[in-house]
Amino acid sequence: MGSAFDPLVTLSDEPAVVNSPPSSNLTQDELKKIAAYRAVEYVKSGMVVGLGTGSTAKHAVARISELLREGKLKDIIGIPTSTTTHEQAVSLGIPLSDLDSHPVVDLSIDGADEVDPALNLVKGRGGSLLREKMIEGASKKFVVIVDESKLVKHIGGSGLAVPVEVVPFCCNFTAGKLEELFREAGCVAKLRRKIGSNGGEAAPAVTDNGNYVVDLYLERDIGDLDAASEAILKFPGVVEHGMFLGMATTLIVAGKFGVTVKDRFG
Ligand SMILES: O=C[C@H](O)[C@H](O)[C@H](O)COP(=O)(O)O
Repeated sequence: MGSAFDPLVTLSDEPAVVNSPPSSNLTQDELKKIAAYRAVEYVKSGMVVGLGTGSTAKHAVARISELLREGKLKDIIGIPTSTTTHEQAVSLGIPLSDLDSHPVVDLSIDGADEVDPALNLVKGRGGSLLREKMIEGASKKFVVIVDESKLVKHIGGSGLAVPVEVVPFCCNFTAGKLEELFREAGCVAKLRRKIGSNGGEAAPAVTDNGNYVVDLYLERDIGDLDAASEAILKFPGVVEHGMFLGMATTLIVAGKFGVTVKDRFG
């Protein structure tokens, strides 16, 4: 567990705080699975559940389907946060809906790329952020699941990308504006491109919503996160950014010293 976090925290509701036995021999994927399984303990029959995206969240989706098959969960409605998760959930037989039909989500479970001690997140390095933010923002409870490598003191200052979803129209213009905005933090803005092209310049990566992603690489942290968020969203070409501020209600971290649960309101 990173030093920025308290080793033991208090939860405001079920399940009880647990510090599991050390798990130093586990792989990163096994740690992700442990965090995901712990989060699924919050899912109760009859709930509308936001299904997250990525290599951690996919374990939670698989676990929910397993419990449905075993009859330990009933009447779950899943709201997938990406086309990839939609496909996984369909293949596993989880009943699905969307925010139009279910505007209030009881609980969402999702991974993150970075988490700070106040439970602010960076998300979207895997290409999903807009649907995640819509669905997780509509959730009464949002449980974030990570292995300990995702813990940082300040989000956006790790030298890794803060993704911003932008409209394709004049995306280089928008990228330039974003770079200028965070010049003092040593920002370099790069249009994300598809991996695996055969020579030449790869085509831009396209999100589920038909947009592009500009990744902001920051040498130094950007200071006031709310001010940064507001400034990014002011550009007309910006659709949304990957900083999820004040949204997570609970964090579950699996690491070599066990599992820690931290509640933002605890
Ligand atoms: O774009 C992807 C999503 O925001 C993911 O939730 C995030 O990147 C974490 O993914 P993973 O669990 O694979 O590290």
